[in-house]
Amino acid sequence: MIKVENVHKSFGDEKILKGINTEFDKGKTNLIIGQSGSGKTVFLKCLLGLFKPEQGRIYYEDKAIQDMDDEEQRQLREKIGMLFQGGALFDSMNIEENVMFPLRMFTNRKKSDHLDRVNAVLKRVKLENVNKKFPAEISGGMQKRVAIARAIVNEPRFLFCDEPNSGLDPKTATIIDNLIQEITHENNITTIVVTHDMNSVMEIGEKVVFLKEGLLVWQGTNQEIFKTDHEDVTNFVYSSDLFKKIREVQNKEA
Ligand SMILES: Nc1ncnc2c1ncn2[C@@H]1O[C@H](COP(=O)(O)OP(=O)(O)OP(=O)(O)O)[C@@H](O)[C@H]1O
Repeated sequence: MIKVENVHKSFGDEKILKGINTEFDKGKTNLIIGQSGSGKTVFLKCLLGLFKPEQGRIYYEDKAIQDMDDEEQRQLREKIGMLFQGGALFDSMNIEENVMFPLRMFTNRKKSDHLDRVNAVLKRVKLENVNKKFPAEISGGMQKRVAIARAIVNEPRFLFCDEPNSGLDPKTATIIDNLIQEITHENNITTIVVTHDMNSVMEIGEKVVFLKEGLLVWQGTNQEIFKTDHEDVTNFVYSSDLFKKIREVQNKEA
């Protein structure tokens, strides 16, 4: 669980986050959505401790990052898996080396133990016999699976995903979303996904937090988001032609 209390973040005179309060649940896929420029990435960076809020607290389980000493923050970083936008694999490393990278950084077990773990996570993301290939030699969807394998190789308690399915076709995007959700449930991870994608909201939005101009203006489940009358949320949800059509059909049937 991650609890956010009254988080404010500015750059110079520009207030970007204006007092965010929420909770991200353990064992669930928690989504942060909102229009471009609403503050999603700044919020994500505050959660990760990369930006320091001027005001407010962010609790990981029962301890706020603001109260952690350097060693406690290092220990926390070990428990966080990160899936970057675009996958961000190292082009010069093969798949096995990419996935092994966090293990080599954070643990000092034998190489054969590392390899066993790498093979286990690659199997979990349904990628076998690709160990010696390089990122450029596999498809975009496979690269995302490798990035997921790398994000979970250290058995994180918290998983952050920034636009995890950008650049993928809709079917592959759904497969990646579902994989993130399955892994979240299996390992009881607190997962936070920043996304623009309404299909992701529909598929995996167990908790959805909607930001507008640095304020959290709505939160709820993916079931609730399609029923709310909140104008900002409906403008966002029904900005896609597909969802507009779904609403028209629903209204006709009602
Ligand atoms: N390091 C920074 N210094 C100054 N201003 C910043 C910095 N990072 C972000 N901002 C500003 O904060 C605001 C929110 O940006 P942010 O990247 O969080 O939006 P976003 O909701 O993630 O948008 P997008 O969906 O386009 O990625 C923007 O006005 C941006 O210019």
